Amino acid sequence: MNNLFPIFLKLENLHTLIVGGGYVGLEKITAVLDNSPLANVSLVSPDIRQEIRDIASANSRISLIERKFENEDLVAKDLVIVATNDKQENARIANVARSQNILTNVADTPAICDFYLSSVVRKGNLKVAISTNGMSPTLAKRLKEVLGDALPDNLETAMEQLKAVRDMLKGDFASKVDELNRITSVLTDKKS
Ligand SMILES: C[C@@]1(CC(=O)O)c2cc3[nH]c(cc4nc(cc5[nH]c(cc(n2)[C@H]1CCC(=O)O)[C@@](C)(CC(=O)O)[C@@H]5CCC(=O)O)C(CC(=O)O)=C4CCC(=O)O)c(CCC(=O)O)c3CC(=O)O
Ligand SMILES: NC(=O)C1=CN([C@@H]2O[C@H](COP(=O)(O)OP(=O)(O)OC[C@H]3O[C@@H](n4cnc5c(N)ncnc54)[C@H](O)[C@@H]3O)[C@@H](O)[C@H]2O)C=CC1
Repeated sequence: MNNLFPIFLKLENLHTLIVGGGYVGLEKITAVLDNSPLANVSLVSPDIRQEIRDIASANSRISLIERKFENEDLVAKDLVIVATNDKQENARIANVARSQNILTNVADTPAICDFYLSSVVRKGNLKVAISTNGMSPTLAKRLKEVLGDALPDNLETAMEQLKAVRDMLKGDFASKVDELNRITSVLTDKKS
């Protein structure tokens, strides 16, 4: 049973802190920016991989802090992703963040995460997020590839046309819902 509640965050309206500038720090900042290129991100770490430096030098919304984590790094942060190679320090940082009601992801300890990153299928405006409840991130990655291949490329056109219809429809909420359900019923009607 997967009890996670999926939401889609506007990271450009939030400030994310990443702790740790190694491989996993790089993976996480890449995941953040691939999805939300305008995200505001601070990354704190005594050693920072060159790939992260390159990302930061091309993006004024990314700031790098070259030292170990300090509590003051949490000031005005909304989300924290903790990814140092020190499991105990990761748990300690997560505790401090939680005591300040900041949502926290701890890369090496799913049990103390408030949220997980997901595997993401993207087709234009369509985005499908996949979670295996932490059971197998690799399966999530593979399913992303399967779904990405299975979804037709012309979905973007369909979405644009449906948005145009949606903007055009007059009447009360219920009649708009009826009309949009009628137009899209072809997508789910069983073929006889
Ligand atoms: C719980 C979670 C917390 C979180 O990180 O948010 C978590 C935890 C852990 N991951 C570990 C390992 C790997 N993670 C990946 C990849 C991804 N991991 C992602 C998410 C999540 N990983 C969250 C659950 C998501 C869900 O619910 O399904 C993805 C989907 C999203 C992203 O990270 O952006 C991204 C795929 C993106 C894509 O390409 O689509 C690979 C494969 C690879 O890189 O090819 C490996 C190596 C193979 C393996 O071990 O499976 C380890 C062990 C570390 C160790 O052993 O040292 C832990 C810790 C543990 O499980 O204890
Ligand atoms: N969730 C996921 O997708 C995955 C999680 N992991 C876990 O993530 C952890 C990190 O792995 P890697 O990035 O490969 O390690 P790494 O050794 O490449 O990087 C660790 C980074 O943390 C920094 N660091 C250490 N102490 C710090 C502190 N007090 N404050 C700030 N930064 C600090 C180091 O300077 C270094 O840059 C490991 O524990 C690993 O088990 C590993 C693979 C995937």
